[in-house]
Amino acid sequence: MAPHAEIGNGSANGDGPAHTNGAASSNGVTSTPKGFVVDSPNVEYTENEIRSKYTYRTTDVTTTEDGKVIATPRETRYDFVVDRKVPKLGMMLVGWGGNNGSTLTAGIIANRRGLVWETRKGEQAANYYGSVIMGSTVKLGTDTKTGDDVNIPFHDILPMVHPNDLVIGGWDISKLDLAKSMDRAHVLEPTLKALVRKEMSAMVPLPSIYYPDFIAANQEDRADNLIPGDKASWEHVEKIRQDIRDFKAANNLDKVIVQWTANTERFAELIKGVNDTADNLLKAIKEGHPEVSPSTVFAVSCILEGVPFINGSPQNTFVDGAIELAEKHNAFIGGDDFKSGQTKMKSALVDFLINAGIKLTSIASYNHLGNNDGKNLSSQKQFRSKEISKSNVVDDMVKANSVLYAPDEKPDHCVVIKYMPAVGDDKRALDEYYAEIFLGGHQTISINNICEDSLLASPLIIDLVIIAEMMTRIKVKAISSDGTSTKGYQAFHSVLSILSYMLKAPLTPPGAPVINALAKQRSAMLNIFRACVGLEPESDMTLEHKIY
Ligand SMILES: NC(=O)c1ccc[n+]([C@@H]2O[C@H](COP(=O)([O-])OP(=O)(O)OC[C@H]3O[C@@H](n4cnc5c(N)ncnc54)[C@H](O)[C@@H]3O)[C@@H](O)[C@H]2O)c1
Ligand SMILES: O=P([O-])([O-])O[C@@H]1[C@@H](O)[C@H](O)[C@@H](O)[C@H](O)[C@@H]1O
Repeated sequence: MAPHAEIGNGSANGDGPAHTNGAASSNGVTSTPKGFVVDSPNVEYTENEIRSKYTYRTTDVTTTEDGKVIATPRETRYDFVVDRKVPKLGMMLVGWGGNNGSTLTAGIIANRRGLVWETRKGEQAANYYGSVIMGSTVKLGTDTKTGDDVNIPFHDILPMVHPNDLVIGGWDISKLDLAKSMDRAHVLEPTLKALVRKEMSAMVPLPSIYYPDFIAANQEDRADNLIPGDKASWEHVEKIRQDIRDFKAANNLDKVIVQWTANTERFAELIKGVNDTADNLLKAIKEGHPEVSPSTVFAVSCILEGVPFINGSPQNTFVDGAIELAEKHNAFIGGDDFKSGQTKMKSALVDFLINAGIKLTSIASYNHLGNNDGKNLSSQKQFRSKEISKSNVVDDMVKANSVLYAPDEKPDHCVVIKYMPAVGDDKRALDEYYAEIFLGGHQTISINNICEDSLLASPLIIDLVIIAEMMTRIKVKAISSDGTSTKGYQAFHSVLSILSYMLKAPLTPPGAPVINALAKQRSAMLNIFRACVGLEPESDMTLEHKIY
């Protein structure tokens, strides 16, 4: 597989792209390096870094005692530095043998080798559709000659890892190799499976920890690949950390990122003295407290190993003690619960309705699915975790509109999930959105959304891992009005809320607001990356086309 194009060290004088992401094209030959140079006195390119001076413009709002609302523009200076060296990156999946893990692995192999396979509808080539990083574009600016928007692949905004280069490994409580896991998942075409079977049959998940009380009892029959012990222990932490070190060494990796795509667990009870602080959590693990979940043990292991950990499921992996531990160790964590189909649509549709001044009064969200995820969710405690993550996604949009909604007023919202084995991974999402419109009218929107769940979720895992890795190469320094910096360069906060676009229940730094509106999430991520190369947020004002 061709390596990436050497990262150029272009400069403002245009001697070539400043940073390239010459992706290894499907035939393995690195394509002509793509990329752009920012020509600005606030941006400097060196061999190893992109350095930018950025002015962050916000508006402070105050209310006087007599109720006058005052808006005051505020400018904050930040210096960003981006490490341009794209690392050799390992992605370790917890639940590697599941539908998402096996589907994702096959998809990356197919893309890396540029595979084309026969389907009933003709030839199908590998692609990364559904990945916001690999499948979407962003506006860079305006062509000075034509006045047209110039759009570039999202992946090109910063020197990111290419998914074709990911080295994949992971754990599963099931011992099936990845080829057999792929068969068990019933997601991919037999013709594609045949092309990747040999490579995938050589991939075998590492044994994992299994605490039966946290997932549905119906999962027991696949639990045949276990690290001994049915509750938290320090040996489990040490084993997981050693697994990560061994994987990194065996593959000569620069970095590893761990992503939870294992079963949804029940919520862990938040207990003072057990999981409320970092020290108590570490103590609880050492004492084998039964309320510490496998996902929290994985999170703690990764934090201590300095490896970003992302939770793709809805359970409360990041108990307060885990968040505090991540902050103490300056380790990155992110979550929760991939936002793949029904909820992604909901977060876009609710944003549109409410911002159009239409008063959404009821959301009925029903779905059924027949994969193992659905089987696990057929157990009430595990469903409850998912119900919570699927229900809270409209809160920020409702709360932001005091014209339509009184304080604490919300639309009716129900979430139903049923396990129907016959439909397999092809989840059915049936939604009804009911809203009040002008003069007592109503609008009813009914949606029948058939989501191939694992084919929608797998690209999100790529986005989560690539963006989390990118964040490990970005440092920022706040500059005071007198030009000094009290803290110097530092990483973003341990809780990577920048990942929210891919997640149903975005984890944010303690006290920070949760944003679920899909468009806001995407623009936040994009504009942070634009700031890293000294570019203003894209305002879409296009004054150049309105003022002549
Ligand atoms: N569209 C989607 O597929 C989607 C969207 C959002 C969230 N999710 C979540 O992603 C997760 C995976 O979804 P899936 O469809 O791949 O499910 P799956 O049941 O096919 O795969 C989960 C895998 O995790 C393994 N596992 C369970 N406990 C484990 C442990 N302690 N350690 C290691 N492995 C363990 C299981 O053996 C199984 O192979 C689920 O929690 C699901 O709710 C999926
Ligand atoms: O499509 P979406 O709303 O993102 O969420 C999905 C649910 O509809 C489905 O019931 C569940 O099994 C999946 O794990 C996923 O969470």
